[in-house]
Amino acid sequence: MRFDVVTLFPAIFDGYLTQSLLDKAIVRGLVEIQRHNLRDWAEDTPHRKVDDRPFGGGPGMLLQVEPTVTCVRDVDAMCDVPARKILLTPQGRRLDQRLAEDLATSDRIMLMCGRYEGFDQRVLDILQPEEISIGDFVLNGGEVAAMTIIDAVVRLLPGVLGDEQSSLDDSFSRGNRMLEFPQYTRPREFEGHTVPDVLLSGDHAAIAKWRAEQSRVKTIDRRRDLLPENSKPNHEHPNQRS
Ligand SMILES: Nc1ccc2ncsc2c1
Repeated sequence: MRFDVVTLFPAIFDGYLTQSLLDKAIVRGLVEIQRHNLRDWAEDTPHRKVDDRPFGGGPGMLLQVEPTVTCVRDVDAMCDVPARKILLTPQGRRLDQRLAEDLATSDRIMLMCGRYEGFDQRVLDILQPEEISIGDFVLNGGEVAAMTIIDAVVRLLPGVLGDEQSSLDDSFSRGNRMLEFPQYTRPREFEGHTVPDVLLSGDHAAIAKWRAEQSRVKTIDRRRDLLPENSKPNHEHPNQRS
């Protein structure tokens, strides 16, 4: 899979791209990540300006339509495989595991990271990107969201996780919608805190039963919305591909 990230701050990704799982996946050719600085498409040199004040007034600045559309079209044309265009925005469809699994089926994804007050609306009208949000809070830009998507998707790609790290048992994988049971490792006792006896029993059936019960209790306590009887369909965002 190839990711193309359009951003004003490509350096933000430096440390992230060298973290072990992603670095190994890149070295093994399982994933490719290319960064593109939107300022390289600025008309106004030497200031490399790509933002301007909103018509009609209001706070902040908007990313202008011309450099953004030109950049996206040029980046798309850099590779024969057309990119699935995704614009990171708080107004987007909420990212969840189901959407991550769908994204992992794509051969190429372009992640458009906004800054300031976002993009001129004509960027969305012309390019028709899918819009994805990672949650209801205030961020300074889309780069953190882009890393979140890359992280959630890359680990789903065949060959990235070894068997021992299988993502199949994760709390939210493959439709599994229960919170993780408590986990313990050595030492058996620390400051008077011990490991539940059942985990030391070697009785795999009893361990599985205990873990299932712990997951159920924790999910009821913290995330009732995840329980099958409470789950609502994650309605797709109007411009979300089916
Ligand atoms: N502020 C904010 C919140 C969520 C989100 N998701 C993608 S970009 C973004 C920005």
